[in-house]
Amino acid sequence: MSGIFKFLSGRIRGGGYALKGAFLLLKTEASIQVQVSIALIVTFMGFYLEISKIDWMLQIFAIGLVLSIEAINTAIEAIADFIHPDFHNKIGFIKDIAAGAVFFAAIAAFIIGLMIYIPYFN
Ligand SMILES: Nc1ncnc2c1ncn2[C@@H]1O[C@H](COP(=O)(O)OP(=O)(O)OP(=O)(O)O)[C@@H](O)[C@H]1O
Repeated sequence: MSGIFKFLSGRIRGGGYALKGAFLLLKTEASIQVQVSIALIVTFMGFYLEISKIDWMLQIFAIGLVLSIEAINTAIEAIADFIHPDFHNKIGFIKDIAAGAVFFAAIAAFIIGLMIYIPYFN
């Protein structure tokens, strides 16, 4: 019984740290703030234009994908700055490829957005 209690309290504590991380990202990261603003705009558009269930699923997935990868990119940048605060080509390379991951997710989300909303404006 105490094993289950320990397991559950550990998971709840882990969830608390994750929530704290999400708030920290929102409070400190300009790129996350911009992406959340875009997410709110498309969510409003989704309700206004009454998009289908499949479109909602794709839109929510795209939003989650971009925010998650941006968060991981932010963590990679923070680790890079922590382990090597000075200029170094390898740090530049690491940051560039982490930013490249955000680019792939953002392009995919943009295309999903076009495919959902272009039909409503034709
Ligand atoms: N220490 C460094 N050594 C070499 N190049 C770096 C270094 N720091 C940053 N760069 C270069 O500058 C780019 C931007 O880095 P930076 O850490 O400012 O990220 P950013 O995209 O501006 O992120 P954010 O706006 O979220 O802080 C990197 O992709 C990299 O090319």
